[in-house]
Amino acid sequence: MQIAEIVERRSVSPRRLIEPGPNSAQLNAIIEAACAAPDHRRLRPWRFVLIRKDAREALADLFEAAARETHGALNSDQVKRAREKAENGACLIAVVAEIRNGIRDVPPHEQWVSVGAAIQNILLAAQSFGFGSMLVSGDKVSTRALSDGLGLAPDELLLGFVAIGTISKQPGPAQRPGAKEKLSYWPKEEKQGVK
Ligand SMILES: Cc1cc2nc3c(=O)[nH]c(=O)nc-3n(C[C@H](O)[C@H](O)[C@H](O)COP(=O)(O)O)c2cc1C
Repeated sequence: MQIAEIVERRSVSPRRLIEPGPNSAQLNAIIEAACAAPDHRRLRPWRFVLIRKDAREALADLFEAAARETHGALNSDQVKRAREKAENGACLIAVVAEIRNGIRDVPPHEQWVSVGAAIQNILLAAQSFGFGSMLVSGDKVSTRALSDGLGLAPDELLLGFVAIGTISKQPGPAQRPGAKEKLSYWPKEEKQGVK
């Protein structure tokens, strides 16, 4: 992978990630890339759940239940919007984190960094196969409806979903900070004459 591909990578809305998605060999390679994330003390604080293609209706039921749990009674438009998100993305992978307290040398924030790095590896691996992808979450991910429905253990958290598929409409270029804004030097100025 060339650095320009990393810099120019764009997230693509799951609505625009159509079939075909990754085949099973590509999917395995993508998950192996995720498992190559930096991971202090090999805690493996992440796992991934592929939503089967024939389970999208069942996922829509969970999304609807999650919306009811968060917002109470829903009108028909809200039901439609909650459910249709389950249809998007040729391939949909739930990202599950298990963040443990009290691990020597590995506070929770380090474990979250590992989860994030695993996700970035997924996005880049998907891109290397020519697919688009996007990480999405929303308030539904912290509902009981979704964590129970997807079979998470009590100490696991649903971080979100990575959608992967063939890009039906290319996004424009990204507005991103450059090195000038995000890179500084310490000490700020080189002292003249000091070696
Ligand atoms: C943890 C996490 C959750 C996110 N959830 C959403 C989401 O639910 N909806 C959304 O539009 N973008 C979400 N994003 C942002 C997109 O994944 C993406 O990073 C953003 O649109 C920037 O696009 P780019 O990757 O092309 O720079 C999330 C990002 C992170 C890190």
